[in-house]
Amino acid sequence: MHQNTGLSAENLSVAYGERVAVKNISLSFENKQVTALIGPSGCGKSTFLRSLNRMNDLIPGCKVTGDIWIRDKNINSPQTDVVSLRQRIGMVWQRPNPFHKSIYENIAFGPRYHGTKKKKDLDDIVEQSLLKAALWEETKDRLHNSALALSGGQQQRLCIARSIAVKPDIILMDEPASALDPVSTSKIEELIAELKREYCIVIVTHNMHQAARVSDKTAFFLNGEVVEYDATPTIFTNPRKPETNDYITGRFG
Ligand SMILES: Nc1ncnc2c1ncn2[C@@H]1O[C@H](COP(=O)(O)OP(=O)(O)OP(=O)(O)O)[C@@H](O)[C@H]1O
Repeated sequence: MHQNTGLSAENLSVAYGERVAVKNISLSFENKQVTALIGPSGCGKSTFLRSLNRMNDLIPGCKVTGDIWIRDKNINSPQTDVVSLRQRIGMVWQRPNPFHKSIYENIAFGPRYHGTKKKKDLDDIVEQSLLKAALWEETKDRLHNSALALSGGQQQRLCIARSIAVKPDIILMDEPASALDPVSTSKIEELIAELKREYCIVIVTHNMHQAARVSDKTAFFLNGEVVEYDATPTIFTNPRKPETNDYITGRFG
């Protein structure tokens, strides 16, 4: 595995019962880069993304084969401690899903669970995470109010703050702005640009303008396979495969 690779899938396949949704995909994701996964509905992007932090383990009948490497460790093995794995690989979902708790508790929950007990330490983590998620100014005077009173865009930034509070190396995002208005969407995009200084980010998006704006590399998925994976400007201006060209020019999908 290359030194700068944050996460790498090798021959990854995922089946729901008899139906194979992801077919033998090998992809590597770099640290301090954003990689976008694009492709038509049902082509396996979310299934692939969810496999990377073992979320598909929770779906009955779902079978994931192949390797997922973080440094020299294959995390798709039964020995992997899935709880600590999900601390290293955070996930942000399509719909903001804050806990029914205060803003403070949403963020303190993970670090406390993983062993941080002192109030001062938790206070620092809450502040730092909200600062990094560009939400501190809006929330610093109401940390103990319910997270559900925040707007949708603020809730999504809170979910990002919650995921970075446990100090992950990698953040997976499944259409993180698709439920948000344009202003909130651009805030999330700015935040992604900021976060990539520190993290390896993989984002599924339906919005090709968004993929072009936020990502360094793009993988085009079709029917459970990766058709093309390259630098984002190449994918959007000079793709090698006709299927990629047809998709990005809006001929299907
Ligand atoms: N929990 C599940 N059980 C059974 N089949 C599933 C499940 N989740 C997804 N699938 C199937 O796997 C295939 C890939 O779906 P997936 O959601 O990964 O695609 P996607 O590219 O992310 O689509 P979209 O962009 O619409 O979210 C689809 O045929 C879908 O019906």
